[in-house]
Amino acid sequence: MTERLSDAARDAVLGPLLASGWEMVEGRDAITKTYKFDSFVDAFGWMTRAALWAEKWNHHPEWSNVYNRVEVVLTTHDVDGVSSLDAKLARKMDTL
Ligand SMILES: C[C@H](O)[C@H](O)[C@H]1CNC2=NC(N)=NC(=O)C2=N1
Repeated sequence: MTERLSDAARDAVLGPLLASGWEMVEGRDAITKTYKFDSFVDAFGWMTRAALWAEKWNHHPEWSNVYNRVEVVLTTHDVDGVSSLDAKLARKMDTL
């Protein structure tokens, strides 16, 4: 069962992400990052790879793409907040 990250877990789980370009979204329990690529094809290729992981893990981003930028928001709708699944997908996105 997925749960919202506890206060105790947040430092350990979110700390490294917040140090690598992820930010908390103002006014909701979610994390966000904007990726910038060299081209639309690079951006969309990255989205395609990320989408396959999201589908594999049944955990899906809120995101939008304009040309070479992809704005990502991760939160867990089932628990109305950030869970370990968001951190897992964020870490994967950073490696793709
Ligand atoms: C029914 C389905 O398994 C759920 O709605 C899944 C799908 N993908 C999801 N993605 C995200 N980000 N949060 C969820 O709570 C979620 N739930």
